[in-house]
Amino acid sequence: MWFKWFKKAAEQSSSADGMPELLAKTLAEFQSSEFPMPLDSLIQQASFNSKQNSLSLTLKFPWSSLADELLPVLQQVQPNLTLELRSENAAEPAYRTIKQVILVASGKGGVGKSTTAVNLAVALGLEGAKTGLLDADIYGPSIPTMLGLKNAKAESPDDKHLLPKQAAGIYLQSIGFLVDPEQASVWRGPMASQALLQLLNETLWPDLDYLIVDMPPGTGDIQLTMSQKLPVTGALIVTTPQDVALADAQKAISMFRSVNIPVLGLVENMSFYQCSHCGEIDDIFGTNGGLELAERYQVPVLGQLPLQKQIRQSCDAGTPLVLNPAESGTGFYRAIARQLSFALYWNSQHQQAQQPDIIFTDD
Ligand SMILES: Nc1ncnc2c1ncn2[C@@H]1O[C@H](COP(=O)(O)OP(=O)(O)OP(=O)(O)O)[C@@H](O)[C@H]1O
Repeated sequence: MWFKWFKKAAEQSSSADGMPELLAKTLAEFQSSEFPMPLDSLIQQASFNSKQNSLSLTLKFPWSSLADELLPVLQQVQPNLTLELRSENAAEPAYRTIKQVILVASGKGGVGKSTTAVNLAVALGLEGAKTGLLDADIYGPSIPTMLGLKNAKAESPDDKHLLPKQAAGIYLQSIGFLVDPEQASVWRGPMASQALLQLLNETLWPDLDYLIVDMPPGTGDIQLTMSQKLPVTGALIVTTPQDVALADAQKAISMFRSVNIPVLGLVENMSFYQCSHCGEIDDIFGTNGGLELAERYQVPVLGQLPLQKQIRQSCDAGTPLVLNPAESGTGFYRAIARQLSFALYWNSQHQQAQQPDIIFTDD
């Protein structure tokens, strides 16, 4: 059998003849430029409707932009074919309705952790994942502003639970909806981690593939306690390439490893600046520091992001850059989102992370 789901696809097809053989063969032989494995191994289910000339694929992780690459190839052998892509996250829920919880952390402040977290969460949504974002940055909850909800307040349907807000295709909860940021920034470790747990616990999250948690910067007690108390699937480290940021990113990797949280990857933000007039590239914060750190610690680099005025402007305006497909930076975030989804899928298949026990208490 030259590919495993062909028979299944033929059986499930609404046509008596099943999927046309040439189409099935083309699909089976397709290899995306993005992942080093045949597409075949990333398909959960395939079905072809001959009356509608439509193909429906269920992928093992959210990857709706695959259509841009795949459909033109399939249409060469099956003219006018339409393609529907879905995904199924097979991971066991990390917490109630949430399949996987991902911490976005940085050792150093101001490296673009929140900007990366918000664009990444929205990009995951655009790739077809049901995504939530929990803003746990008690020192400066900036995500409400970045999603156009600056003055919004928490809402409760019953005085016990909280409703998540919805913006840019994702669900959002922030410590900034509940308390004055200046008040929260003086919280000590136990108070901060208790407040975060409550926020996670009391929010009426819908079924989610991913919950992205924007952590406060640093690697002190607060971050350690939060990481240990949350039902974490893995962590993503954001750094800039200069030495001071890398030293702190290194501490963050060590901190997560000390509590058995898998580091899924590293994102190097502000890696380069490209002049919008002459196109020349300048490495303002140094070159490839993140890549070297990642190699030393055997952590995958999920992407390098440019220092770009539009990234800052769009976040200040409450509409993350990734929502605008015309912007050149969008592709970087979408690619990182796919790499992250793939890493999560791969880890869930190949690793049983040692999770800390999560205990919720009322005190
Ligand atoms: N790639 C980028 N290009 C241009 N500006 C950026 C980029 N990434 C982040 N910024 C800008 O840098 C500033 C700091 O970013 P951000 O708030 O995301 O950092 P942070 O690491 O979350 O900070 P904090 O330590 O306060 O949590 C913001 O004004 C943001 O718009």
